[in-house]
Amino acid sequence: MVRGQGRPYARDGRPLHPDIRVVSGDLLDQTSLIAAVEQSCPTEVYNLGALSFVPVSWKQPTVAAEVTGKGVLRMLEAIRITAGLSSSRTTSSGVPRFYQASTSEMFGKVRESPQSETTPFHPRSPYGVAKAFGHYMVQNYRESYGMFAVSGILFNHESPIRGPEFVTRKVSLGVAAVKLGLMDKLRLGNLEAERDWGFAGDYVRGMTMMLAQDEPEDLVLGTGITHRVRDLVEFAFAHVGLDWRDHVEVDSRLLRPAEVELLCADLSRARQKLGWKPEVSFEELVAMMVDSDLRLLTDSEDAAGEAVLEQAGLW
Ligand SMILES: Nc1nc2c(ncn2[C@@H]2O[C@H](COP(=O)(O)OP(=O)(O)O[C@H]3O[C@H](CO)[C@@H](O)[C@H](O)[C@@H]3O)[C@@H](O)[C@H]2O)c(=O)[nH]1
Repeated sequence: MVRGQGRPYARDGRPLHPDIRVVSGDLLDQTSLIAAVEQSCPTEVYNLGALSFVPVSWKQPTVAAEVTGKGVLRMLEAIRITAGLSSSRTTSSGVPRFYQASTSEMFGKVRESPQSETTPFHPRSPYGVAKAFGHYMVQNYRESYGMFAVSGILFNHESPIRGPEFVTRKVSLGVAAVKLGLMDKLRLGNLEAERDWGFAGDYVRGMTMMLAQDEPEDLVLGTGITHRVRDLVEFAFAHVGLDWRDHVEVDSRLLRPAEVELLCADLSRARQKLGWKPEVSFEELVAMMVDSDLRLLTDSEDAAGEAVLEQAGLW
């Protein structure tokens, strides 16, 4: 996405005013990326494109490498070629600033907790490996060509428009469907995995702040608070007055070949450098998502509601 004016995401997660949008498939095509940068003359480029659902990356590891990994390199090349940069000695004024969506998945089998900018990577999926490739490429282009290119190492960020295959949305949709009598059981995988979940809108604010710095620097953005999937489920069902133990079943087919068991951000550097901190709590986030899905399933035609539940694997 190339940024427009003002805050790019509203509180409900709707994108606002992007000048141009490059979809993930375009990351496979160097020529179209160069044309997009040439035609739009952006001042800032945010690469949020990826094959981002971790389980699919085991099924399609080469696609993950091409889009999520090499796609970053193609985007960097599009900026470098368009700007005519050949070494760090060429001037980089007028060159668009570049933001890369790096991820806490790169920490994988974590070496320490909480995880900061200096924690070593140990990715546990083809997705995590591809993201680590992109992360190091950004660092490399910054050092080789003097580009203002940064990676935000973002922990899980969610909203009511999260894809229904991800666990927060699968749970909010499942809770809403159970509450409305559309289904009785929600099947999940590993209930013990711990994640640092925050509201996507807070993270987008952090991304824009990273590109407004005087000097480029990679930063961790997260809440510093973790919850288990089990806690997420318990809180979401309790929000509508139900007991999760009556409605949740573990399905071993949803377990991953290798799991990232624990993620927890050390956000002290981002606080210090940007003055950034999340504004929406975990409890507010889950309540926001469950309420939104209750409205969605109540208001939508039967077929539309069934389609979104089907996408989440719930129908
Ligand atoms: N999706 C899913 N996850 C489940 C389920 N049951 C348990 N989980 C567990 O819930 C955790 C979170 O899974 P996801 O919501 O799919 O997200 P993720 O794998 O942590 O990856 C997300 O966050 C990353 C940042 O850390 C992003 O980089 C990535 O693209 C994605 O948005 C994982 O430990 C997963 O095993 C289920 O039925 N579905």
